[in-house]
Amino acid sequence: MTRVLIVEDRESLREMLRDFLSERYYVFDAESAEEAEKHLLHYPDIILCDLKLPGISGIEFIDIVKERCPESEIIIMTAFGDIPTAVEAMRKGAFDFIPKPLDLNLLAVLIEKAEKTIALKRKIDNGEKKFEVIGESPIFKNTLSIAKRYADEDIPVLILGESGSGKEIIARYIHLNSKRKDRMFVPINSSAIPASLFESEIFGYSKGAFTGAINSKKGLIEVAEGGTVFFDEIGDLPLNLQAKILRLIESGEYQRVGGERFLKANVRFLFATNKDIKEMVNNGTFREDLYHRISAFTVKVPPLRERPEDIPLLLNYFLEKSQKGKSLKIDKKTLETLKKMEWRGNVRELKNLVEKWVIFGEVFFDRGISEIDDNIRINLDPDKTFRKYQEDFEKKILEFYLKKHKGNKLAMAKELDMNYKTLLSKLAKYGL
Ligand SMILES: Nc1ncnc2c1ncn2[C@@H]1O[C@H](COP(=O)(O)OP(=O)(O)OP(=O)(O)O)[C@@H](O)[C@H]1O
Repeated sequence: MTRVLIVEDRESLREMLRDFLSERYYVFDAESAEEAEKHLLHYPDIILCDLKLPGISGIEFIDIVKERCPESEIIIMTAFGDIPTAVEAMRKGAFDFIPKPLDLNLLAVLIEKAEKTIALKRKIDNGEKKFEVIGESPIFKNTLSIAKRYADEDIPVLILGESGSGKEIIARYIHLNSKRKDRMFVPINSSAIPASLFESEIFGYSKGAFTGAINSKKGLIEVAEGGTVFFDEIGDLPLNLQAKILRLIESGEYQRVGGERFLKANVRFLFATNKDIKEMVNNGTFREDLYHRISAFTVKVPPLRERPEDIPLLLNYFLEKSQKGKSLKIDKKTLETLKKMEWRGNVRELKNLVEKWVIFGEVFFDRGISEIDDNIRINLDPDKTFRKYQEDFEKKILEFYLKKHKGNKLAMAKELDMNYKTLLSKLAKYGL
């Protein structure tokens, strides 16, 4: 049963909410953020929190929740017109906000939406736990055997390969074959964290380190304690941050932002890049000392075009994972074409292609129009971009429905559950 925590200082409103929600949810409540903090031990799924509270405010409480119960979703209740603060709450990670006086129908909808989001996140988490590395080609097997050899030693490893070739998969494989396998694997996308936040994200900060640091916060290095930290896209890290990472790997010591004590990291470091960082050293955009420190042991992940034998295996694997029992036949000719493609986006491109295939299939199944299967075929072409595939598909679908409804665009829009104006502009785009 979904657990909902209500944080509201007005008793009458708190009681009304409790009555309203108790029918469907396991509800507990608190009249202040201080009191609510104690309830965090029970890991509420959804927190319905007033913005203006005595003592710790709703905004400050979001930070506490994000640190202690990062899986919970927070819906903020705000006085009518206080949109800027509500926006700030969203920026801090609140799920949504609802103005007061409360519209209970809207509240029910928001809670359902939050429930769905939580369910989806858990499904993804669980899905990730079922870890499989697919590939039987000699060249890929060789990559795996090198990775396995390095896994046992607690050494930094640099994983090289084109975008989407499976560098993160190899990093997880190393972690899962190492003695740290029962501890966390923490991937850090070096280019996705803004430089200004990088230090506090990686090393954490202590209370009062800067305005807004009302509590101390663990950095990702501390979160990964005992496990493996994987710095992805290390080639995108700015020079000043490269110096900090070098110090961290060399001494294992670091300080939280605003902290006095030195902390000792007990983690294994893995790195990956799709850039030629040796060349970056030559042109001065990557530190030479860091390069030498991380590149003594490297694993190269071959691009997909160099191992076409793996394509059918990967195709079956992704199909099985995503099509939920619906069959999608791939004829020999199509398979041969797939094997000859360049796959600049590597395994990720193949995975995306399969997902789109299945999704389009599902649209047809949902509408119960099996005849459409015979009308729409994918013509695979090595030179076609993914966008072009999508456009071809769209055009074919529109042609089919246009014919079916004998040109009646209103009826067509209705059946496709599509905005009429969007339909008109799409028809014009494809000259239909
Ligand atoms: N051998 C494999 N077996 C199963 N799935 C794979 C394999 N290789 C890659 N994938 C899947 O393909 C996608 C891309 O892989 P991954 O993220 O590891 O690539 P990457 O090289 O780290 O990409 P980027 O350079 O963009 O960081 C992921 O969804 C991953 O699960």
